[in-house]
Amino acid sequence: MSIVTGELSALGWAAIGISLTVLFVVIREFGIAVLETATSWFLGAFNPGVLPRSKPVSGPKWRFPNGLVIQRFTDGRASSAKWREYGSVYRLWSGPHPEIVITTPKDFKHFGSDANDHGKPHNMNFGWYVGQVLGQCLGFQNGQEWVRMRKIFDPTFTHSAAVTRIETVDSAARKYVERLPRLATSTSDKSFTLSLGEAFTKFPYFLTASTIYGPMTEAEEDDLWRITQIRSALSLYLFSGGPYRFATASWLFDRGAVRRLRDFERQWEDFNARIVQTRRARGENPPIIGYWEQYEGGIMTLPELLQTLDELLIFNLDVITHVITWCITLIADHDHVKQELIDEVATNQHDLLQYLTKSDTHLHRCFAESMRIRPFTIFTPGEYSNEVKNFNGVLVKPGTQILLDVLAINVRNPFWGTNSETFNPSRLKNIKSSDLRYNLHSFGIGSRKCMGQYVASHIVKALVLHLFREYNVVLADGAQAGGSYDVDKSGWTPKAGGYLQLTKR
Ligand code: HEM
Repeated sequence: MSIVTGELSALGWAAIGISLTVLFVVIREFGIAVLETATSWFLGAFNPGVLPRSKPVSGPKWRFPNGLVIQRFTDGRASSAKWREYGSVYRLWSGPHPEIVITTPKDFKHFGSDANDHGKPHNMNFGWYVGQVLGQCLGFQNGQEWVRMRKIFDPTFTHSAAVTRIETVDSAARKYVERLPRLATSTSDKSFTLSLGEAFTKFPYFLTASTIYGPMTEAEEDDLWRITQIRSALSLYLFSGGPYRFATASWLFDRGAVRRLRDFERQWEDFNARIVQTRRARGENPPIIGYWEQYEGGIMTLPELLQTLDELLIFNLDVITHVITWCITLIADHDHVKQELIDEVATNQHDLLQYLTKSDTHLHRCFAESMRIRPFTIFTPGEYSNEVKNFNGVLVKPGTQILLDVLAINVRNPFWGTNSETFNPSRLKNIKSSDLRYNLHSFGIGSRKCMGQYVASHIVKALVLHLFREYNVVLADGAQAGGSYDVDKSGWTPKAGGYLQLTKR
């Protein structure tokens, strides 16, 4: 069968028709709960994901139509608390695939012992539609394919490459902050109000884009933003699963979703080809030129290139915006933390560039502490080991996806003491980095660690530095008691929502 021509044999159509009729009758007669229980029983009957001699592993019931993907992504915080009842190691489902969750530093350390050899399951267990969007990007590759691609993209994002660009990042942040009043949602005497989501999304995006494309014109930025909106609208199909897990079912149930995907692919290719053409015409050599040459030289395919550019820019937009909005919100809401930052910036104003690159500063601790208590996903995207992993008698089969409950490690972990939910950057002052390795998860572990960590941390820190240096920043509507802040769930990460009030210093 071809998804393009829609050819399907009569037998194929009959099989699909019968399956759908049976599904419809079962759901109508007995309700969705019966289907969920039957599927859970069927999938769990052979204790999948673990060896036959393993201690049995339990977990929440499979949910229609997708296992527990929605619960772990969009409702991760509540799910992490609820699923503690299944013990320190339990099983989730991504469609028909078992995924094992670990929650203790001891199991994290054991899992991490071969982290340089970890792999990613096919399409990260999300099925066909995700595979079409990101299946060939760097972060989804394994083995020699991954080594080949990481070698191509890595040089742009190393620590030394990021340090070389620090002046550009600093001056972009300074200019952006100076021009913030134009984004005001309301203005009074000496202060103005900003929407967190609206004010801090485009800045990290265009700065990351210029790392790849070189300086961009306003028209190029507008064009990139327009295509990004088309791609972001596809997120709906990435995580909702169901028919989108299968090529035929997507085509049968929602041809529009497939058409929109193909339309995005065309526009994304055209945009990148245009950028290459203009840079070449001007004799410029930003990283995109090197990537494009690898494609033209047959070292990398066009889908590998375009999907990795999507991963670096579009897919990561929600991640970096998440980190920025929480870092700003938490500093703004803690007066003593804010004052310490302002004092530290004043002490370092003779060499702000050097200050931005350091990791033994209060600024850096604010960044790390905000990621500790507000991680961008409560459950890691996951990876697998090629060895049997023994988590206290639960023997996980090689190749089974293993997830980390980040809140269990970063917050509920006894290592962080009784006030572990409080935002207190100074707590990181006297902890050795070797002690943090399995008690804090932020950029991942081993060879699959975040490739953009240095670029991202400079962008976040430069923006925070100039924002708090230039303005007195407070939460416009005030935090509720117990730190329950507005959460913006419009993207795939739970970003801080609400408004800030800024008064020029
Ligand atoms: C502060 C913001 C960011 C955070 C907290 C973050 C975090 C992470 C984490 C935890 C992983 C591992 C995911 C896994 O376990 O599968 C990862 C992978 C990755 N990140 Fe980031 N990331 C950030 C920003 C970025 C940016 C801006 C880029 C691109 C410029 C980027 C590029 C990547 C890539 C390519 C990978 C896959 C690496 C591989 O598999 O070899 N990240 N990131």
